[in-house]
Amino acid sequence: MSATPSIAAAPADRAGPRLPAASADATARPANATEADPIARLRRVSRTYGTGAAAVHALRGIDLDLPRGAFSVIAGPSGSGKSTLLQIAGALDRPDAGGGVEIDGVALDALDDDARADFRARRLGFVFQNFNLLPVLTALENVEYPMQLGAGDARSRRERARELLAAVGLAGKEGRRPGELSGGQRQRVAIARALANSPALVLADEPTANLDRATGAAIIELMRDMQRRLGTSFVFSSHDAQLMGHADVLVLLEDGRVTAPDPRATPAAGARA
Ligand SMILES: Nc1ncnc2c1ncn2[C@@H]1O[C@H](COP(=O)(O)OP(=O)(O)OP(=O)(O)O)[C@@H](O)[C@H]1O
Repeated sequence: MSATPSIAAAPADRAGPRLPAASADATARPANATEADPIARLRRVSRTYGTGAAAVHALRGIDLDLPRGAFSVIAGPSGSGKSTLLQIAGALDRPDAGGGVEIDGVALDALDDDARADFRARRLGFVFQNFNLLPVLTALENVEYPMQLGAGDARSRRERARELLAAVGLAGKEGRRPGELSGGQRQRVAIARALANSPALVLADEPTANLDRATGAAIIELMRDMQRRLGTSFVFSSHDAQLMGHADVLVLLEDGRVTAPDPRATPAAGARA
């Protein structure tokens, strides 16, 4: 991945999403998808809440490619459509008719509800602003939990959960429940959990919104570090300028549309080291 930030608006490709190649597992990367393909490809994605006079056009025909292995930030003012976009990219919501989303080459609209749930669980990692940890489980158990779907045995799952907790700076705190951890520590557990199944893409919706500035900065550094170490593709929504400074790719949203190019992507603004 180039260190130079770039706006991620896709070329005006009107061909629509490609169909995935036949695969035994509908949620696996199709055989014809390559490492060079974007991790996320959105075409003509609109989302309208409500109808008639009450209709809210949260997204208005988004065409977007997010590169593989990048730290991408979706930025924009409140109400610009950031969460809606992440929900659609995360198979938690569907675009209006006519729009399509591919994640790691898998066309989400081709999946039924069960397959979408399977895709979310196996191929995606989520970090939420409210952490969404299971309060009765320890930090270790929270990280182990999503791995139950995988092939590994209980011992290897436990070992991986320990390694992930150590990697996010929580060695020695494996036995604590979320209520016994600070907000920043909870978000570290959530990051470890999001990475547990080696996802194709981690989606984080305002991951620092409930943290003080210093803790938020540390969490961003951690996510950036994990993204670099693991090469996992990350995408965040944020209106936090601190996060934008870390972006490989910055997508600016306004009123449901991708707006003018990121000024840092132009040579005049100077490439970021
Ligand atoms: N379930 C819903 N029903 C109706 N309108 C909705 C719903 N969810 C979002 N909206 C509206 O869609 C628009 C985009 O909302 P969205 O939450 O995607 O924006 P956002 O950029 O993430 O905002 P914020 O930064 O405040 O979280 C807003 O006008 C919002 O009020």
